[in-house]
Amino acid sequence: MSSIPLIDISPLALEDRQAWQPVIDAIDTACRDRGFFYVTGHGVDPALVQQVFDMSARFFALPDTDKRAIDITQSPNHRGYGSIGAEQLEEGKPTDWKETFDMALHLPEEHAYVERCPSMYGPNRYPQLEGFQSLMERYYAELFPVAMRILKAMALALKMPEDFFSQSFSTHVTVLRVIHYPPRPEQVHDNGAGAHTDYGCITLLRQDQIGGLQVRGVDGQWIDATPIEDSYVVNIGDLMQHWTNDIYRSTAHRVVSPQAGVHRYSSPFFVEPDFDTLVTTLPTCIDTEHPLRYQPVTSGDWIQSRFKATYSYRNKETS
Ligand SMILES: O=C(O)CCC(=O)C(=O)O
Ligand SMILES: [Fe+2]
Repeated sequence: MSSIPLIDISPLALEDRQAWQPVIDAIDTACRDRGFFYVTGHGVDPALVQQVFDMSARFFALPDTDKRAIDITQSPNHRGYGSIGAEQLEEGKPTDWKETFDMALHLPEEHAYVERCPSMYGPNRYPQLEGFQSLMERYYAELFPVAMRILKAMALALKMPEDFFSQSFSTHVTVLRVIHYPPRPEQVHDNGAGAHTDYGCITLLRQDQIGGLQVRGVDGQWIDATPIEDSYVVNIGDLMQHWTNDIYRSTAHRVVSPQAGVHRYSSPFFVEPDFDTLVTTLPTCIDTEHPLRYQPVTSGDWIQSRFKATYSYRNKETS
């Protein structure tokens, strides 16, 4: 039995702020203790999620050349298909045994944000697969308000105005990713995704029933984040840890590859604010017990520094 708490967030969809309070308290405790929790009552239709997973499996089953046509290493703004070997989340480990597809807000080339930060903003790249784009866009649009509700609860838990985090999401870089973990390579390693923390505010992760996600506890032990039907695993990212002076924990996690013959699919939603958001530690998180630990950093600088550490092709870029 996993010790990651499960929180029903359905009251956050109500107008009545008093109804929010038990949820705010439960999220606050989970963020301080472990930095990971499951949510139910999110309101996302399970049939839609199933369609996304089915579509994702169809995409990853396409011939390599079709997937490579939208290779992320050819995208100026980090969108499209990441083959096995594109990303290595843990230094000193073999490359992650997974393939990915990333999308975010689709902005035309002439948009002001694309001109200001072309390495994060711009067009999405979609495969030639009927219904793929519209389905992924629909899912992205459904999930985004759920993330904003959770961020509002966190802002209130931290004694900040409700919109404190969500106001930094006007032209954000929230990424929807789908992942395929093929069976582990025979006798070689079981490193589906190396140990890492996520980079942004929070991540909402949907996983199939195979299992393999593990979360590092304060004692350094890995515990299984066992799949729970119709739930998201929510975790804190680095920017939130920075904002909260380490009071909310950006917890390391990893994925163990499935056994021979088994394929695992998952879909993280990386909730990341506008690239020029200046993340300055909250005054409500600084006291004698918690002296200030961080200098301000912009969201874009932080996230791009992580991309450079984990995607070798990004190192070749000048900006
Ligand atoms: O696939 C999973 O369960 C987790 C993936 C993950 O941690 C990530 O992509 O950052
Ligand atoms: Fe992660």
